[in-house]
Amino acid sequence: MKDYILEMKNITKEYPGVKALDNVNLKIERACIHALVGENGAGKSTLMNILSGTIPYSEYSGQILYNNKECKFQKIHDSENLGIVIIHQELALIPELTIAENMFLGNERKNKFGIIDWNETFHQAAVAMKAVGLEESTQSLIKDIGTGKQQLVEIAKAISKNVKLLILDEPTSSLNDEDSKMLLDMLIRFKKEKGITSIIITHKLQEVAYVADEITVIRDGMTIETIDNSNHAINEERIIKGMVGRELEDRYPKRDHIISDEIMFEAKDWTVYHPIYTEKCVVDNISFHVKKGEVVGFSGLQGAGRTELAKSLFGKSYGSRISGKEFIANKEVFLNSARDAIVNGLAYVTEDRKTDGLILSESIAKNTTLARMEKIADKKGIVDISKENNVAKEYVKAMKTKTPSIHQKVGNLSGGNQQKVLLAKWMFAGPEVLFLDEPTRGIDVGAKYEIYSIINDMVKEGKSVVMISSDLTELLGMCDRIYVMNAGKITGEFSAEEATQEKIMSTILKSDCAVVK
Ligand SMILES: Nc1ncnc2c1ncn2[C@@H]1O[C@H](COP(=O)(O)OP(=O)(O)OP(=O)(O)O)[C@@H](O)[C@H]1O
Repeated sequence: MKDYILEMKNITKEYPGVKALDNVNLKIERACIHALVGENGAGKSTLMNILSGTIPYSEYSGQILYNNKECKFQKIHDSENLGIVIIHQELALIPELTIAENMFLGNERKNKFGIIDWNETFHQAAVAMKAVGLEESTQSLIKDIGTGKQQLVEIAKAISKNVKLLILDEPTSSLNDEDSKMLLDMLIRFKKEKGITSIIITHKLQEVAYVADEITVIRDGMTIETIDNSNHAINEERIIKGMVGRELEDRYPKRDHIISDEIMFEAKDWTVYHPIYTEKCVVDNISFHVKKGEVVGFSGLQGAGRTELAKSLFGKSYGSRISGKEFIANKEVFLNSARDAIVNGLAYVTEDRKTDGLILSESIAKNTTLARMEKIADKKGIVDISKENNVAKEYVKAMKTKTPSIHQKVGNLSGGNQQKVLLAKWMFAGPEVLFLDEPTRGIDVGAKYEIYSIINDMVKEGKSVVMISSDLTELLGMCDRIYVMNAGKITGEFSAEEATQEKIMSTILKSDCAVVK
C-alpha cells in the first residue's frame, strides 16, 4: 500500500468572478518528487498557497491531511512548524542583507539572554549551505550573488527549518540549463538521502519528465489526471496533451524568413559599468546589429551581461560611465531616458515584470496602454476610455489572457498571465525594435506558441526583434541569428543554419574573459 505524506481533498477556492480551484484532489507519496503542471491560471499556485497557509483555512473549502492528520493552517508559520516549506516564484530574500541573515530572518538564532548568537548563526548557515552545495561566504550580500545561488539560499533556508515537504513554485524559471540540472539533481538526492518529499511546479516539461515520479495535471481549476512516471519514460507530448487537452503539433510557428539588408538597429563599441561599483565593467565593448524583419537572439549564462546590455541601450536605464554609439535605421541616436527610447521606436520587455514593468494595483486595460497613452488620447491629451478598453480587449483575446475582465487588477492575475499583459503593453507601443528579455519565462506551452506567433507577425511587418533567453531551444526555434555573450563580451555569432545546442553551449562554456577591467 502506498504511503501518502499529503492528501488534499475537494479543495475549492473562489475569487470574485473566478473559480480558481474547483474540487481539486491531490495525493502525494512520501519521499517522492511530484510535479504539478497546467496552463497559466490553471490554479497551481493557488493550490500550493492553500497548502502552505498563505491562503488561510477560512478562505477555501476542502480538507488537507498531512501525515494522516487534518490541518487547518491559518498562516505560513503553521505549516512550517510541521516541516512544510514553500519557495515562491519570486524569491523573498532581502538584497542588502547577508546570506546568513537572510537564512534566519524571523527565525533568529539567539543565546540565553535573547540576543542574536552570531557564531551560531554563521555556523548553522554554513552547515545548511554545505547541504545544498552552495560555495559562498555566509557573509556575502544577496545582491552580490547570482540568481542561481539565491535559489540555493532559499533551499538552504528550507533545510535549516528541517523541511519534510518542500514546495517549489517554478524554481528554475530564471536558471540556465546547467544550474537547473544541478537543482533538480539536488531534489533527487534529498529524496534518496533524507527522505524529503518535493512538489515542483514548472512549465519546463523536459524537467518534469526528468525529475518527477508522479505528475498531476490541473486544467481550469480541476484535477485532470495523475500520471505515473516512476520509470521516467514519459514524453513531453503526453504531458502537453493532458495540459492543453489536445496534441500540439509544432512548438514553433512557421515563418517565412524574409530579412532585408537594411540594418534597423546597431550598437557600436558599447561599454557599460556597474551603477554602484563603478569600476566594474559589465558590458565590454560590444558591437552588434539587427536587420529589418530579423529575430536576433542573445544566449549566455546568468550574469553574462545580456540584460545590462539591453537596459543600457534602452535610454540608459541601467549602468554608469556608458560609452559607445547606437543607431536606429543608420541614424545615430542619443537616448538618455526610457521615454527617449520609446519615442525613437525602441521597446524593452523586462525580465522582472513585478518591479520593472507593470503597475500591479492597476487594471489590465490601464497597464496595456501605459507606455503609449497618447495613442488613445484626444487632441487635448484626455484618454478615451472606450478606446483603451477596446485595445485591452483585443490583446486579451489575441494572447488568450485568462481573466474575468479587462478591469481586473494585474496583481490578481497568475504569473504567466501577468507576463502576457506585459508583452501586450509593449506590442501596443508599436516599436520598430523590440528587446524581449526572457519573454516566455513562466509561460505555458500553449501560450508560448501564441507569443511566438505575435513575434512572427511583427517581423513580417518589417519590425526587428532582439530576444534574450536562457532557453536554448527557444532561441534555436525562433531566431535568424544568435549572438553568444560571456562575461560582458560577445564571444560567438551563429546563423540559424549553423547554430546547434552543442555549438552554443561550448561557446558559452569555453570562454573565460574577465568581467572586471
Ligand atoms: N488574489 C487574487 N484575486 C483574484 N483572482 C486571483 C487571485 N489570485 C489568483 N487569482 C486567479 O486564480 C486563477 C488561478 O491562478 P494561479 O496563480 O493559481 O494559476 P497558476 O496555475 O499558478 O498559473 P501560472 O502558471 O500562470 O503561475 C487565475 O485565474 C488567477 O487570475
